[in-house]
Amino acid sequence: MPGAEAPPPRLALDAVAVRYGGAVQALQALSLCVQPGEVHVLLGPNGAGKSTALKAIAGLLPAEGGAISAGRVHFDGQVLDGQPPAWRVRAGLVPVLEGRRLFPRLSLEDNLRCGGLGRDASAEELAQDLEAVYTLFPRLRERRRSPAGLGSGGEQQMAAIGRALMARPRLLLLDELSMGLAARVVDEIVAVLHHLNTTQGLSLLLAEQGAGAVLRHAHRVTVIDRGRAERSGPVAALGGREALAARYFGVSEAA
Ligand SMILES: Nc1ncnc2c1ncn2[C@@H]1O[C@H](COP(=O)(O)OP(=O)(O)OP(=O)(O)O)[C@@H](O)[C@H]1O
Repeated sequence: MPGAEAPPPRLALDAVAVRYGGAVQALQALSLCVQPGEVHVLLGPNGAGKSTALKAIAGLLPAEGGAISAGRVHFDGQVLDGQPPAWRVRAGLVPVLEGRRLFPRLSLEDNLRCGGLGRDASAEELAQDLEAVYTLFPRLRERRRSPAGLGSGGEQQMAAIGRALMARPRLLLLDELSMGLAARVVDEIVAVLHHLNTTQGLSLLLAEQGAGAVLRHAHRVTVIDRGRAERSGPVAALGGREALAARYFGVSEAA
């Protein structure tokens, strides 16, 4: 339509710099965009700043002794300026952090329910969403009454993602989803994320260091090195999935 404005990106980082404790400069003028419905992967070596970028987006830096010292984060056209993590989750910006961070003594189902606590949703809506999580991850249904801490690594990662889905995300942030998991389990989780992306338009921003499988359905990649975006663009423009997997993961398993 002539004159119609393009919708804002789902997420935009505009020259974001982050410091920890005033001394460690973890990010320097990092800019990147995630469009609605996009799967965007952050690659880069250990300590490059990938987790820091996700924490800056989720509002989790203060808990780690870090802070944004320059630049801005925009989500769906709004500037995120000191809003607490729970506010961001309610806006649809939901993190699944490294380590999964479940409540180990609560049942898997109670952990999933925690994800819906901040929503203004009826009991029926929450029950439907819980059912949808069990349909995506059938083994969570089987284990729903067990303490989350007793689940396998794969079950815990599925529960962490399921809990995030209970918050009805518009953008899911996933840090090192493959950590400690067998390739088969990573494949299963990647397939579920792909399904959510293609059927619901869920946007995904994944930081990954271990598994080429996350590149399988990626649209764009940003390579971070020493806190800066070294390269950013569509997967094809950066050499394609196979070449990226071989270069950053030492494998050719993205296809
Ligand atoms: N809480 C913290 N306090 C001080 N420095 C930190 C903290 N967290 C991260 N850093 C430093 O910030 C830099 C970026 O770390 P970050 O964890 O974001 O990298 P990464 O790319 O996610 O790597 P990894 O996958 O190893 O976590 C590193 O120099 C790291 O040592």
